[in-house]
Amino acid sequence: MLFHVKMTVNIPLDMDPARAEQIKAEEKALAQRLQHEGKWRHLWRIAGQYANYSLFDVDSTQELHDILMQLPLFPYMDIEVDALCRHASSIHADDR
Ligand SMILES: O=C(O)CC1=CCC(=O)O1
Repeated sequence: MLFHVKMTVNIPLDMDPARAEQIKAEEKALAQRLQHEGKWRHLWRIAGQYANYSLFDVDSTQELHDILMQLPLFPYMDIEVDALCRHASSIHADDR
């Protein structure tokens, strides 16, 4: 199952900078692990925003929920999710 996810990061301005860097490093490590595993298929910065567009390829809505909830930045992000399905005009046979 494919999901398009927008994550907008809102780290509190008064957070200790070292703590913020630690959380971002943990987020990066998990994001890269999930990309290697094929769960986090695409990760794009939205130009001019502290936000990203991501594409997740997971087995269930529950799995997506569990992944998003475990992100170190989860408490500091607004997250929008759109479920995707195959478009009849797509030429990409591997879309699912
Ligand atoms: O910087 C972001 O957009 C939030 C984020 C998601 C994965 C990551 O490494 O940072």
